[in-house]
Amino acid sequence: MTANDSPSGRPPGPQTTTYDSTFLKACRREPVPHTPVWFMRQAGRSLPEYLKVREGIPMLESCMRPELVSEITMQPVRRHKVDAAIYFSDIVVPLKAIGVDLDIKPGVGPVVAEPIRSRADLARLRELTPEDVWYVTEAIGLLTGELGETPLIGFAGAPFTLASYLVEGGPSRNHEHTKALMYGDPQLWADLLDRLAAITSSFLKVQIEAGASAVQLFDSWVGVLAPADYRRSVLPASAKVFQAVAEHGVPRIHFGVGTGELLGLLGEAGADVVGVDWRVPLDEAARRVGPGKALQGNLDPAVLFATPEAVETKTREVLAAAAGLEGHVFNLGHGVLPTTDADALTRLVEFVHTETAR
Ligand SMILES: Cc1c2[nH]c(c1CCC(=O)O)Cc1[nH]c(c(CCC(=O)O)c1C)Cc1[nH]c(c(CCC(=O)O)c1C)Cc1[nH]c(c(C)c1CCC(=O)O)C2
Repeated sequence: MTANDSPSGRPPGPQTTTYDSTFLKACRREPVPHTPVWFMRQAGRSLPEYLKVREGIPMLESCMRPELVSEITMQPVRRHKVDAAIYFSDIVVPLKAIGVDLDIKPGVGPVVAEPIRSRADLARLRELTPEDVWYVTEAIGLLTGELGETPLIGFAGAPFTLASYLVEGGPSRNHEHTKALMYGDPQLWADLLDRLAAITSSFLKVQIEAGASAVQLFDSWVGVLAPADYRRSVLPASAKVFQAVAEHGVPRIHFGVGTGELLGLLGEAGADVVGVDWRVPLDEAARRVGPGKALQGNLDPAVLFATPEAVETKTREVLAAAAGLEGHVFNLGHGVLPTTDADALTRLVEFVHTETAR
């Protein structure tokens, strides 16, 4: 039985609760009336209404204002009619909240004032309490009221990707300091990842307890690792995060870029849904991940710069590769690119909904 077959033959009817939403059903590999769609980075610079409300407010400050967070999270839901909202924040927000001196520089990304490279530096990573991120609880409270039946996805950065920013001091192409620590001082590396796993687990729990109905762990840069190194040096910490939130029973999504060789391990770490970038077709990704997990993805975000006809052709290819999956959540293979035409995104949501209506 796949998500494409309806066991009861019940015609698609109006949704009644968040639990019954197409997004959560697809995550649970249950039959859905159409394939649900959301986009990583759906809130942000591709939307004129985002640029307007963000005017003059630095990125990190905007993440700490509950009403602004709620408004920005709602914008893509209103405009594109996506099937899920993703909480507006950034992966470095919990690090900032425990006192790490960092900033998000426009056009660059997170920059850390003093990189973490020694055992003494570890002391700067204390545990996160719900009070540290009171604005998250407050913003999600506002959001669950506004969203109605549309589910909210909470998220956090995975230990490896957070470590990469902390150890390098900012974005990195080669991750040389991160790998130097991982290969050169395995015990310090393991302790660093364990601390980050604890912070990430607490941050996800805050979001779930406030009302998030799914969570995504972003291990964006983990594709730079070979499978054996991932299994030995990263998987145990990410597995702790998935285990820590297991009791809440919400779907757990695991995503990274360039992870074709790691897809099986990303599932093994404890995810219910594995996010796939555009480099591996979804049918092949399903073989690599194995049974019992849904997949999310995987249109190349750059395709949205092509003609509407080309977008439809490439989208049909993604949907054809997904036809036999146990559960499919349509998404891009990575985040929406900042200069993407917002109308192209709205059309894409509608196209996927119509093409997959059953
Ligand atoms: C690696 C990573 C970061 N942040 C994030 C990741 C993992 C996702 C991925 O792989 O893309 C996660 C993130 N960051 C942001 C979201 C919002 C929710 C969403 O709509 O998906 C999410 C899920 C907002 C943001 N985070 C950031 C912006 C842009 C800041 C702005 O609008 O001024 C937004 C909307 C800043 C940021 N923060 C980070 C980068 C690389 C950048 C871009 C720097 C730039 O090009 O200016 C670190």
